Amino acid sequence: MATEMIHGAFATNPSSGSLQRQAEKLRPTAGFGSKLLFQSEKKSHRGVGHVSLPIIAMRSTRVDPEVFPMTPEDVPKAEEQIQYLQTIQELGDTSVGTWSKPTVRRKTKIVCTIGPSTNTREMIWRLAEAGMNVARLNMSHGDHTSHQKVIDLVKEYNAQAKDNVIAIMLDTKGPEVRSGDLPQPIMLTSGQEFTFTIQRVVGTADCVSVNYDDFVNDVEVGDMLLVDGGMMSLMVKSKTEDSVKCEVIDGGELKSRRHLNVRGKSATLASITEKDWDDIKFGVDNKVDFYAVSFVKDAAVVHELKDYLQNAGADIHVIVKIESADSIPNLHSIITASDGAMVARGDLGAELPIEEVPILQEEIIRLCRSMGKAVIVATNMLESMIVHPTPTRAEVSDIAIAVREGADAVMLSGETANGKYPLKAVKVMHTVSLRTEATMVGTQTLPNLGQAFKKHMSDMFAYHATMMSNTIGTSTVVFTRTGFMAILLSHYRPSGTIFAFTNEKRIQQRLALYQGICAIYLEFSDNAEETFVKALALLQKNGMVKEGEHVALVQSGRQPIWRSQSTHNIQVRKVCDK
Ligand SMILES: Nc1ncnc2c1ncn2[C@@H]1O[C@H](COP(=O)(O)OP(=O)(O)OP(=O)(O)O)[C@@H](O)[C@H]1O
Ligand SMILES: CC(=O)C(=O)O
Repeated sequence: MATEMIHGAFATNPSSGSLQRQAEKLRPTAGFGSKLLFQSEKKSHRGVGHVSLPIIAMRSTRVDPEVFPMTPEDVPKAEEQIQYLQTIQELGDTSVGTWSKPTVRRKTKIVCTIGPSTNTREMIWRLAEAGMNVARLNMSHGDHTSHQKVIDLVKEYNAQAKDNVIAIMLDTKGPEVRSGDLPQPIMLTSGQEFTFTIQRVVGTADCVSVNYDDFVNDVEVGDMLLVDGGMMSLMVKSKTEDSVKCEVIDGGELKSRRHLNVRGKSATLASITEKDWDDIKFGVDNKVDFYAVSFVKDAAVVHELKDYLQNAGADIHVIVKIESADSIPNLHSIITASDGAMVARGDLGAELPIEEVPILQEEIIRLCRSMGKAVIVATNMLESMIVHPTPTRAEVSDIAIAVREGADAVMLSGETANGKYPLKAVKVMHTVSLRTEATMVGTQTLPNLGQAFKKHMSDMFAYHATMMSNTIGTSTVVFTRTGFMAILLSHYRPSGTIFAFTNEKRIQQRLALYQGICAIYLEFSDNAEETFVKALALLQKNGMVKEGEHVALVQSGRQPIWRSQSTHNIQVRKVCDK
């Protein structure tokens, strides 16, 4: 039965043209509906009938999630504070719980780094309401006690949230090389001589320590050192056993513990340091959802971490940060070994010429998408909003490009960690993503997507469910215990939302990273039909689908629920009041 439906959907797939033209093509006719759908159950409460809501009509109903009004520095006024506290109290009532506003939602997810500006209960709640999907903990800063507090707050938020739960990503410090402490910032001027030493000394006006003993061996005369991601640069002139003498090329203000990179080279340190293993264990104990592993250079380190996690019985996904020069020749094997990648443009643009960054960004996104892996674009996305309440036009374009290129998520770092306008930054990212996505109806599926999965019948069903839901302008509904089928569908980037029902809270949280997925926790009953009806009723009750609207319901994946292993299907159902 399902196969018949698939053929119909495929034959009428709209592939190009403006929204208006596409809407014209999709305008319902009785013939279209009955030709397309094999099983016309006009009377059934779960009836499959006419396609009545083309994509354009659904899109016009989209509503942005409400963002609390803010003063220029994100500090709420007194009356807003009272109103907000009341909201928090209501939210604290777990019998009510938070459902997102009735909306066909933003697809590109937002990762927010939590730091001094946002590590309170109030700010975590506000970030979540403004659109945060993933909370990132940067292990280069803070300690386990402060990170524990944030994890507990996110878990507290999740316990009362329904469809907008927040995933937790632990970002390892990795073998980063940093300058040492300075009593106060110093000015470096072009032409001046400056020394880096591996001796543990407090810095002076012309010398600072480096936290990495092999620094002297790794650099050579003529190398270009970049400080703070390239804010300052110095040329290596000579070296001794324990120090490197440089000439300042581009000067600036040097503060304590700044990043040091050597142009074109990666440090010879192991990708996972002792501190990282300690932090990874902390992540296992706290059941975080993702590790973002810094400075990965080859696939071996990913295998090592995955083996460790398997032995520890931890189901945590591994996102590799592509930021070191050495990782580039190994991109394919590194990404194959991982669950996803982050384009970590800060260090990437320091180890490699900066003009390579946009080219690599596009390539990494393409590679991840063709291999069915998650991909995050990070760093400097709204950098100016760390101190200004509005973004530059270039920053807005940068977000739009990442969305168009098909990133699963875009990331905020200092903007939310220690910036003055964390909520406004999230709001801007949300609005720009949503606006850009609205121009991307009928996005072409990458031609080679599917190569990685072609042995699975579920891949074919993900492809055809996407074609079908795009053709008739519906959301997709899927039931998943492991997240596999929801993630597979996400990689095909259907135009409508993927409502992924899962009976595993952990999976619901993990799915928060993936493009287009709205994951909802639901206890599955033994009876498939009973569960489907419950799921559709829940969507309708919460304004996520309307009465009379159709949804494409997919039953496929690696581990069958209700169906037999060999039977996969796609159905189109009409949402009806009983
Ligand atoms: N958990 C934390 N505790 C304290 N400060 C933090 C924390 N997380 C981030 N920050 C602050 O926010 C800034 C921006 O966060 P980000 O994650 O971009 O750090 P980073 O990539 O290490 O960059 P930087 O080179 O500025 O340290 C950090 O430099 C740090 O000052
Ligand atoms: C995110 C990060 O680590 C970078 O951009 O370098």
